[in-house]
Amino acid sequence: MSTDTLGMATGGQAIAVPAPADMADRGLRAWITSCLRPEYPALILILFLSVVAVLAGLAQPYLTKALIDGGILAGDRDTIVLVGAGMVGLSLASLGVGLACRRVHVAVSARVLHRLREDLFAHVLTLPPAFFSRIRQGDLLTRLEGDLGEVQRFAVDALLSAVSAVLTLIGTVIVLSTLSVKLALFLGGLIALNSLALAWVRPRIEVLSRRVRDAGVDMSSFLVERVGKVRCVQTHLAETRELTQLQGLHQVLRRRMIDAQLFGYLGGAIPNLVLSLAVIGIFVFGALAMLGGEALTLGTLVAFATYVQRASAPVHSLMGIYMQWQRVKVGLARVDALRAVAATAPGGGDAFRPGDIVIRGLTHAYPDAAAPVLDGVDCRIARGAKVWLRGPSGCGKSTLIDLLHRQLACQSGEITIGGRAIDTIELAALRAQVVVVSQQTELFACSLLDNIRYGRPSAGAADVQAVVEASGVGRFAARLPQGLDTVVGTSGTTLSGGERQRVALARALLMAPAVLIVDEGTSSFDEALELDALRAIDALLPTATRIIVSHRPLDPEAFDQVIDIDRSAA
Ligand SMILES: Nc1ncnc2c1ncn2[C@@H]1O[C@H](COP(=O)(O)OP(=O)(O)OP(=O)(O)O)[C@@H](O)[C@H]1O
Repeated sequence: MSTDTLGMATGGQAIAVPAPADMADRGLRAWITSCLRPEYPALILILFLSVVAVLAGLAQPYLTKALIDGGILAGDRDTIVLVGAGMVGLSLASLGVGLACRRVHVAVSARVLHRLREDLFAHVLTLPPAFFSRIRQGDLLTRLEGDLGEVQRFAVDALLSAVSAVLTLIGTVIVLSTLSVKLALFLGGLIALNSLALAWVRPRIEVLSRRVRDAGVDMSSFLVERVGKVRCVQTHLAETRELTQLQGLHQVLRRRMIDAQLFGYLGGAIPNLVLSLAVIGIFVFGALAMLGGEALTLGTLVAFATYVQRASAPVHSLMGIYMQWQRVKVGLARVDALRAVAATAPGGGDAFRPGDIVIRGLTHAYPDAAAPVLDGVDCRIARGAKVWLRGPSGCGKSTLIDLLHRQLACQSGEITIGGRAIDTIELAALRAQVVVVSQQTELFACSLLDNIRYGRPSAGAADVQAVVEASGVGRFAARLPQGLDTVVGTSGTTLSGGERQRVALARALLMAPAVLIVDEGTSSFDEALELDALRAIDALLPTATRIIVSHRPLDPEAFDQVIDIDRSAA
């Protein structure tokens, strides 16, 4: 059984995901079906239009036979004109039906893809940080974009084409049998040969598709990372090295693509060859049979050959679908792996109640780490206290904070707020009240105002003004041509590090949380600005519990409590 393994680990174990053979058990099929269900009426309409188009297509060669045998060979002008007009009318009707079918089809197809992606995106938004620290961004994007597109194309487009192709083929076989049983049997023999050849090609195509996808993911992950860190590349004069690395990745991708394309071509070429042989065979054996006195007319022979040639489109379509299925299996396993990653538990549904924070016997170990980063931590923080959380770099301060707002799950020990274990508090309620400003600020490429309002879009102008002043945003925003409406670059790159941190602080303050944690969120401020900001936080949120993490030599007297987290002491 093939598996797709996300580089994600929980408790030290990578998540291995079964191949789609087992997907019925895993709910993947149910998920895709639930996204298709709202489209059932539209799908039925498409099916109906497809049947009409198939019937119109099947009628054409029959009319050709009537034109040759009843019109041209019989010298009947009226039949020639009548059948000719019928053929033109049928072609125009086919065009109209085709257009209507495409219109409905495109809309259905896009809606299904968007529904699938929205669902998967919503799931990704519930995943814990540990997941994002393990998966490469390019890999994640490929799953959300390429893999999902492949799944959708198969679920909608391929299945509909398959239905239309199968209908055409069934219709063709019926018509062919009525025209000449012998020729139909000859065709059947060739199709059996075709199937044998394809059975040999099939498993190879699946393996090669997987290898192409892996190489593609390596390349996109490389590009996403390097483009995001282009300054670092330039600073370290690594442009040539990076280019060489991309060339290496391209070389692997190219080699795999060529192999996959060759086998893919073979998969398509075999049915083509069979069809060409069939047409030659029909004319040769049919003509010999006619000369031998069999009851075959020229019109029948032409109609038969035309049907066989027309059958090439549905055969091609089925072959394409077959090749696509080999690729989709790879995509399905990758999408399924993403869906299988456990979301952060939403909590027991208890409402958040402000109160003392009590930590008892808290222990946390990262996967594969030799020792726990936090080992039996105990402490109590009174409601509304102002706390300085300090300790040497790497002692586990940020880990403790991630546990406090459930970015990490408690492995052992307990954290309670207001007497309730935090994992019983509804997650959204907890995160609305325990807000963290971290050192790495994450801003969006929109206006300063929209960034500040991100956690509370409905905030009024007076509240915004208050946090803008308290955080120090007001001081630099006043110098910008468009003030708070100034759009910051991607990730806020048009701002200085300190300015970005001020925006992040304003954003957190606007949420007016019961617990505000500033995890080195003022590290890029100068000393005076940091003291100003701390005073402003006190003024703005006097009743909130305020936990400040800072490596600066702050005045302990300015705090109600100082907590030292020292790994050696823990
Ligand atoms: N996602 C992770 N996976 C594995 N180990 C991690 C992870 N995050 C942190 N660690 C490790 O846990 C330890 C504590 O990290 P943490 O970020 O909590 O320290 P910190 O006290 O906040 O450090 P600093 O003051 O430098 O920010 C470090 O040794 C770090 O390497």
